Amino acid sequence: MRTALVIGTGLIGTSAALALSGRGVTVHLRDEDASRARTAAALGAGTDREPAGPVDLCVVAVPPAHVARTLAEAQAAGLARGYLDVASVKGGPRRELEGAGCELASYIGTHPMAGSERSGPLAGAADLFEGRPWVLSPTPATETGVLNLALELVALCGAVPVVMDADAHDRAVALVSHTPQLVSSMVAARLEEADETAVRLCGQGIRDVTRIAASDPAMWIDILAANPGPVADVLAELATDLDETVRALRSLQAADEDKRRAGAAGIEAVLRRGNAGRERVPGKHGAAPAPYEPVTVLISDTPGELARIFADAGAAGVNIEDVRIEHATGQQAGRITLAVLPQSAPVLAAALRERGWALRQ
Ligand SMILES: NC(=O)c1ccc[n+]([C@@H]2O[C@H](COP(=O)([O-])OP(=O)(O)OC[C@H]3O[C@@H](n4cnc5c(N)ncnc54)[C@H](O)[C@@H]3O)[C@@H](O)[C@H]2O)c1
Ligand SMILES: O=C(O)C(=O)C[C@]1(C(=O)O)C=C[C@@H](O)C=C1
Repeated sequence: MRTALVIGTGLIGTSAALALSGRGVTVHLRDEDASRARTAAALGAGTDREPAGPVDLCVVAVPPAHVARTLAEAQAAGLARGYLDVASVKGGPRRELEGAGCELASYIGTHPMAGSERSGPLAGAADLFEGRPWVLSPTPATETGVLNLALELVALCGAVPVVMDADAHDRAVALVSHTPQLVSSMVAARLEEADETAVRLCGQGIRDVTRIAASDPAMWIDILAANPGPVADVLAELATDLDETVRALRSLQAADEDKRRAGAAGIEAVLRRGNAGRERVPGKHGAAPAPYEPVTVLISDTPGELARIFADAGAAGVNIEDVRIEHATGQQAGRITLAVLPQSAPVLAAALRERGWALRQ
């Protein structure tokens, strides 16, 4: 692939454009809000000038409800050899495209399983998709050349291609993405009217559970409107678990000891099922979850501190597999937890201690 046109230069479009530009592809950027395309260009994602002729691949990265119309217009203008979208739902946009009489041979539906609660070009990052699954849903009509262009895009973004039927994809993401978004929003919504003294106690647990509650509602209304049935099915199962958990908690309040014992067993069952489900969440690059070990360090909230600790880990020859930062309430300090391979943990701890870092349990 030598040339690409990205339509919709928000989080996903800009991230893909940054990855493609970084690997030598000439990328043209277009957005209905021209200032967003200019911002993406200023970030090094490509040029906001229109291409002189048809490009190799047109990437449509607009909200799901705009995908079919944007694709139909792009195809009618003959902008590219191949077209794909990156929307979080696949069945609905495909049916809309068919309904709009779009030409399906040059089209493939795709969905990168990476993102953020932030939107817009400034949230974009060239490495957003690295090691992440990227679903490809070709139709029987999709030309091999177009499938190959999509595979090339996925490879250039460092992602892992997963070929999947559009409706199977929508059922899967109802479970692993769309329901978690709603549950996160519902937990965060409990805080809206909560007493300030309670909110001040927010620790890492609620931060982990509610990060995606900061997502753009307009985008998520689009996504959920295109996948309501499968999401409602998963939520109904969750509602059963919720009912049982409420009953178990009420039993724990009972005077009768047998009832309390049954309540405790009910709570334990849901927690253990949670442990088992969590163990199935794949680790980095889709591998089995890795048993990383945490090295926790006190860090001051001042410029250059993160760069310094990463450089010290690098100098010790230790690869950081994951990072988490907890900010201390009302202090210019926090705790950074570096997840490393078990054999690297003592090496890293010793190296950081030697360089004056304050390690914590
Ligand atoms: N946010 C995520 O985590 C995530 C992850 C994977 C896939 N997606 C999918 O990627 C797509 C883009 O999402 P995003 O998070 O980058 O959103 P975003 O809000 O950051 O960016 C969307 C951009 O599209 C532009 N746009 C809207 N309608 C347009 C039109 N008709 N023509 C041209 N530009 C138009 C907007 O101005 C905006 O700049 C969506 O379909 C979404 O479902 C999102
Ligand atoms: O990491 C996040 O912020 C996301 O929620 C990203 C996430 C997801 O659910 O994994 C959200 C929606 C997308 O369609 C794909 C990815």
